[in-house]
Amino acid sequence: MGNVPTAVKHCLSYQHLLKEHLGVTEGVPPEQECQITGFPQHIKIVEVGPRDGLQNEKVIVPTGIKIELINRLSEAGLSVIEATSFVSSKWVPQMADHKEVLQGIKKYAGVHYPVLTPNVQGFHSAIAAGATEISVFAAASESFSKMNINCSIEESIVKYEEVVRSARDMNIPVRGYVSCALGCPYEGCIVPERVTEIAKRLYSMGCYEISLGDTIGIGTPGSMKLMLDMVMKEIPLSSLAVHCHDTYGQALANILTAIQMNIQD
Ligand SMILES: CC(C)(COP(=O)([O-])OP(=O)([O-])OC[C@H]1O[C@@H](n2cnc3c(N)ncnc32)[C@H](O)[C@@H]1OP(=O)([O-])[O-])[C@@H](O)C(=O)NCCC(=O)NCCSC(=O)C[C@@](C)(O)CC(=O)[O-]
Repeated sequence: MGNVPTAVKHCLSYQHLLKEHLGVTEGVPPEQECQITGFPQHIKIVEVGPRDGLQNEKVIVPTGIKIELINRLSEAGLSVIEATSFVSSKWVPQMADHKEVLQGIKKYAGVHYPVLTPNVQGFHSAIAAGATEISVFAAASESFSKMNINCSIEESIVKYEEVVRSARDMNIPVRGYVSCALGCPYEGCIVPERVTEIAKRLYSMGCYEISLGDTIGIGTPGSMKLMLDMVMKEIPLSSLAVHCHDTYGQALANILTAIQMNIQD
């Protein structure tokens, strides 16, 4: 399990499970011991709290607090922190201070601070504010795309192609999200084929990594596995990530499933 912290290894140990949770104190013969193997050596955590965590908060968080949060996350050792989003403040008032936040944070060596951009306008504002990495966000659900960014999936792909082209000209890496990868608040079930198709479009336009989002946290280990099985046939494992919301307490189980399938982000 390589770099997996000791505490996590401990929790994953079958012996520990038997002892602590089932009250079985006698040793398990080595031949019956369940070995958990095959975990990746390294896991990258993309911390999205300052953007995804705050964007729906009704009370506007003061800019200074956001800056302090990001600085403390950097000091805690995270290597990628999604700092803010360059979206319309009419749509997401909480992110209206994107420029001040991006310019106010300490940029720690070795830490990346990507920002979300929904279109070329957002891209140019982000670059002017000093962004060195961006993310675009498409959806696998037509209704979600309309509600979130006011355009169809196809229209969003056209906009993102323009963003990625501009980014490539400036050597700015672009990460791509696929929202509703395990279900949509408006349409319910989203088939893995649809997720795969949108992921492929983002990957082939030049996104270096595709983050598959369980936007409303309705995924389960079973649906995560089905979806990943299909997407992994089309996109290299090393370019895939998952983004799991914990709405129904399933995020850790879903992330563990992804890790067992060798997803490292
Ligand atoms: C995409 C738009 C802008 C379309 O919004 P629109 O109203 O269709 O935009 P428009 O192009 O018609 O322009 C209307 C006005 O917006 C302005 N505008 C246009 N673009 C920008 C921009 N980039 N920054 C600032 N302002 C902008 C533009 O200048 C104009 O201003 P006006 O002339 O009326 O004064 C809007 O729908 C929007 O900002 N949506 C963002 C929604 C959002 O941030 N959602 C949350 C993030 S996605 C997410 O959380 C999922 C994810 C990533 O976490 C993964 C997962 O969980 O699955």
